[in-house]
Amino acid sequence: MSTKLRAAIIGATGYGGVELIRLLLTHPHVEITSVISSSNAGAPIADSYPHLNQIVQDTLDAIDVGLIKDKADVVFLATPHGVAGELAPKLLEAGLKVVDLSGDFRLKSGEVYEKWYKHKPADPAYVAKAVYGLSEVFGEEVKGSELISNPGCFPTATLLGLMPIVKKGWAELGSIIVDAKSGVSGAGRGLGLGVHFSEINENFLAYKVNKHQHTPEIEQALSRVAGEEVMITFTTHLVPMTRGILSTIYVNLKEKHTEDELIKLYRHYYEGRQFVRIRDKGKWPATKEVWGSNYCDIGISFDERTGRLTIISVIDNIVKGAGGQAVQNLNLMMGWDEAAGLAFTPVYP
Ligand SMILES: NC(=O)C1=CN([C@@H]2O[C@H](COP(=O)(O)OP(=O)(O)OC[C@H]3O[C@@H](n4cnc5c(N)ncnc54)[C@H](OP(=O)(O)O)[C@@H]3O)[C@@H](O)[C@H]2O)C=CC1
Ligand SMILES: CC(=O)N[C@@H](CCC(=O)OP(=O)(O)O)C(=O)O
Repeated sequence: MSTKLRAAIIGATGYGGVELIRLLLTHPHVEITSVISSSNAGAPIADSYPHLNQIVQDTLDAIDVGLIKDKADVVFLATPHGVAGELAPKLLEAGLKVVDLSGDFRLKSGEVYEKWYKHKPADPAYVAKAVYGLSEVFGEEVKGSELISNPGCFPTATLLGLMPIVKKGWAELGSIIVDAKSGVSGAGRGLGLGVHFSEINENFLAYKVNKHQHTPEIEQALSRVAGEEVMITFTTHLVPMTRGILSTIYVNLKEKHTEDELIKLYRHYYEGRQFVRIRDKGKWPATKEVWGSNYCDIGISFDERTGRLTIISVIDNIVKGAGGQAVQNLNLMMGWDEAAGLAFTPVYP
């Protein structure tokens, strides 16, 4: 009998789900035992994704908590907002571990969740149990937990870029401005005018200005680390590419620091954390340099004229921003090497 941890993926036909399949297929300690669909149960997964033909033979299972309990030990929820809030408590009560990729357990206030997500909040008892899985920052809390709330893609890039300077107390907290750009896969596989080729190709646009659901998530994590309430200005843009997020962050510093000093601070903060790489002085990361990988690459520059720090942080939204960080969190949860199943080089060119 296999001694591997048995994993089920709900939402397996979506982009987050299919990335989890890719990553878990080569994970040394995990076996995929159920791929689940709410609308296509009984059909082969290869009908949705022909590239999985002869790799994943299973037909899709239905969402049936009793069946999932028999087949799996851990469940990944790669479903739209509002689904995990209802489903995760039932899975936990059945004795399963849960890693949720949606926003349902990220915000500790139900009122704030309802305001930004326009969905009914999950049961507060379960929200309280959920650990916010920004692996490099809250990884200690992830160890041994039962319910992981995986961060959003923009928050992952942005928070990893901001944490060292905020934790050190060098940032003017009221001055943070985040200008973030995402590839179109961030919107998921669903169809719509907003992701139509002729609308997106050769176009560049801002969206959800001052209304993006990741604003309170970023503020909540920064406030925890700063020990006081932090508010940010956050603007998202859509770029005509498939994968990748680049977050440009501006923050005023309380005092002047040399770039050598700042780079040393950043490298010290992420010491021993192999998925965050800080660039040398004057070097900026590009999305292609993390494409298909679990890395977050960060470059920083301090402008002595304005006293402002510019931080450039890049990730692959579906890997470090979703499935990759979810697997990293599973590794931490289980006490395995955090890089198990994730130690691969970005695809280039
Ligand atoms: N794409 C990205 O870069 C990121 C996504 N996320 C989050 O991960 C989650 C999944 O996103 P993504 O994969 O992009 O989205 P997709 O739209 O690509 O996939 C979501 C899947 O959820 C399933 N689904 C739809 N409705 C329901 C329902 N009522 N109950 C159960 N399952 C349902 C669908 O599959 P089926 O019909 O077969 O059940 C669908 O394939 C979302 O919450 C998203 O916000 C987080 C970070 C990054
Ligand atoms: C390009 C694009 O549309 N991106 C999505 C990000 C979705 C995501 O990854 O985050 P959640 O899990 O919080 O939805 C957006 O801006 O809403």
